[in-house]
Amino acid sequence: MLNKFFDKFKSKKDDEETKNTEEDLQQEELEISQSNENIEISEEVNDTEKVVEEKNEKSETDNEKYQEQSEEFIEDKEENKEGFFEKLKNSLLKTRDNISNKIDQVLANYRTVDEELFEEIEETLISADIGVETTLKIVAQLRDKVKLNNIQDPSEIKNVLADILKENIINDKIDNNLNVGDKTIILVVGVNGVGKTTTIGKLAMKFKKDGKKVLMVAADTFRAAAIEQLTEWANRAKVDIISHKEGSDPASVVFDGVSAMKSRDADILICDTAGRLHNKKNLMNELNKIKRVIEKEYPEAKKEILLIVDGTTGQNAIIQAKEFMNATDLTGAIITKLDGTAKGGMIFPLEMELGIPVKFIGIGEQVNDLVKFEPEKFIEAIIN
Ligand SMILES: Nc1nc2c(ncn2[C@@H]2O[C@H](COP(=O)(O)OP(=O)(O)OP(=O)(O)O)[C@@H](O)[C@H]2O)c(=O)[nH]1
Repeated sequence: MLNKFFDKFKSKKDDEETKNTEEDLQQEELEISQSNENIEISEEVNDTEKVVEEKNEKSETDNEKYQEQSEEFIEDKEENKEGFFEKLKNSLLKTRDNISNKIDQVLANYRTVDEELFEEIEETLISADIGVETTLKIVAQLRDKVKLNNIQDPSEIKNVLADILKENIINDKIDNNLNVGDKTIILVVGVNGVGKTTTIGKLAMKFKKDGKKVLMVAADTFRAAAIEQLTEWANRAKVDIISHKEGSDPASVVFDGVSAMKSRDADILICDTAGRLHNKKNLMNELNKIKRVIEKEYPEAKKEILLIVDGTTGQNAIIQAKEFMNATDLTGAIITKLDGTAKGGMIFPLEMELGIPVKFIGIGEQVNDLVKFEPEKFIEAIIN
């Protein structure tokens, strides 16, 4: 019965390009719902799980290590706030060097504030991955503020610039908080290799630490490895995972996930998805179908669609964000790998040009290296 179900959806997937009308999607959802009445929720029947079981012994030490780390989410503890800021600052050293130190070098060459100075600041910000459009906006505001306050001394410029950066990303239009309520479904999107799986694992541990019951859904069914890796993180975080075999319909895994969320009374459902940008239409259809299933099956749950981007890719991450914005309604982004890059300036165009709020940043490979994005602290860490 199960095989028949998967075969049916596999052949449907091949036809996906030509079947994207409203009626088709409704019909597909109906079929998912009918078929699911006849199958068990996936953990017991999943081939991938067997592979993972064999690997469990090997990863047991890893799991213990991650468990220990999850005990100390240092940013949560009041007494560690200062230590946390130091850690953030150290993680962002390369970006800080690229922005703060370079601005210092520019300012040191000027005795008065003139147009040439503004142009050099412009070049510095563009080369620090802040992007042309965002940089032009920031420097225009800088010119205005300097003129308005009759600032003549170049050494005052850096503080004014820091204030402008803060004003642009700390405002009512950008909500950097995750919309987590009693029942929350988080759809995680992004291309391969950006740190999606690791981030989902870190998030799951974080929520668990907050006392939430978490459930994962392996809806990146495109590659067996993606299902395996997520299962490994679910084991580490000691949370349940719903998965089907490779090649099955992502929306049907999500359907099972939502059903399990209800029956097991889970608080947060985190769904991994495949991010194949080479076929935008397929990606859009797949994400829309998943969204419809969630909306239909659990309309009252809070929803987040989080884009994961790799901070080390700078402006490429902005291009990816635009593509995903066209494919779905993103509610926020998580920037990974900011610890190893000088390109952290890309956070500004992401928020200022694209209006995508950054909710968390990844500053390392360890479990507690996913930190809530606090714009003020971030700006202080990269420029002061
Ligand atoms: N330094 C650093 N490494 C990170 C961070 N987040 C993830 N990584 C590493 O990035 C690599 C890729 O992470 P994955 O989670 O496997 O990425 P993915 O997007 O799921 O990749 P695929 O499974 O290939 O699609 C791993 O080696 C992670 O440890 C981070 O914030 N900082």
